[in-house]
Amino acid sequence: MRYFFVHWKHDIPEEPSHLWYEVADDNFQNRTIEFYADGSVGFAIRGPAIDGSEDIEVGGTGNSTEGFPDLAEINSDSQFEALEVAAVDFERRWSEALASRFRMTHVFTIAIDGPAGAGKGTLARRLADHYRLNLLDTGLTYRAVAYALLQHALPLDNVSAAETAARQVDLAKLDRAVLSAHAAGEAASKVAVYPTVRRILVEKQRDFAKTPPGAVLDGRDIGTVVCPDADIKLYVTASAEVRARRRLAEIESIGGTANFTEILADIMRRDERDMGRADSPLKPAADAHLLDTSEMAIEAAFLAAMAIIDDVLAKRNKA
Ligand SMILES: Nc1ncnc2c1ncn2[C@@H]1O[C@H](COP(=O)(O)OP(=O)(O)OP(=O)(O)O)[C@@H](O)[C@H]1O
Ligand SMILES: Nc1ccn([C@H]2C[C@H](O)[C@@H](COP(=O)(O)O)O2)c(=O)n1
Repeated sequence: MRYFFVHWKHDIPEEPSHLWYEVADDNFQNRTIEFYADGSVGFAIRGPAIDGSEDIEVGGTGNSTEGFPDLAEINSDSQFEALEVAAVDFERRWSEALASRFRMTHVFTIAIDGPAGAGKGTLARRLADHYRLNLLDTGLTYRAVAYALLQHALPLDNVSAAETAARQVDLAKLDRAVLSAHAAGEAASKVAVYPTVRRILVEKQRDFAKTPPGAVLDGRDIGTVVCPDADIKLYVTASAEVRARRRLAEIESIGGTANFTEILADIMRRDERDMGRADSPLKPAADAHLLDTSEMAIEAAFLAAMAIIDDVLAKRNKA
């Protein structure tokens, strides 16, 4: 495959201005993306790229039935500026186009679940930015409840105080810097076992997810309880040792010191509590895509998630 970008310089609103092409070895267009000045987008896939044998043409875009011209030939016309680009640049644009079309008609939800330190938050931030969606780290809501109890020196098993704190959680005011303390995470995992506390927080999380254009939510029960109808469900995991090593690196990167064995023990204890509780335990939804990042760098995990999401979006846009 080869990839090309063409800038068509004109003032015609009905025509696209930025065009991206994936050209197969037979020199015919395999995929085409067309971006318009008003922000709209169309795309085409030569069949049977996804499933079925017909071409997919969305938003008035089609693949040309003629071979792709030479760059020199395109550039000989001064209203065009064409260049060969890397596959990764095309894929990013492709992904953006699919999501943009989907968001025009649906509130788009990406649910990310997984154990502590698996990289859910890191991935959620990248995906929300890429697909232009709102972002909610639901762990912060449980942390906010735990933090309120700790601040008032209340025991973590005071369920009615935890319910009151849960009602007071304001999603717009979650302070990551304060709530990311290790003690808040450990305590959050304890208050998260109470069904009444969960119901109050889940209601707020669902309202957040429903707000257009949609959201990426990460937590423990997003795909199973909070958003069971999410468009995409990812279960992000990594071995406990890898997660502990990442946590240690994170602490050391800001000048702190910690003990690997203690971090590992913490992580395993948290896994046991989050996976073993009776209400909404951490587990992959039946229709979740598993992403084990133990051997994946952050960028690789993002690209793998993007490939999963784009495959689903291409099929949904087609339907
Ligand atoms: N694929 C990866 N490769 C290497 N490091 C990673 C990867 N993903 C995340 N990290 C790092 O691991 C640490 C934990 O990541 P992150 O906070 O995203 O995990 P999390 O699953 O959201 O954790 P928690 O549930 O406790 O909030 C961070 O320092 C992050 O930079
Ligand atoms: N959807 C969620 C999110 C979080 N929790 C609980 C369990 C976690 O151990 C704790 C802290 O989460 P983190 O910030 O580490 O992601 O909160 C939950 O039960 N459900």
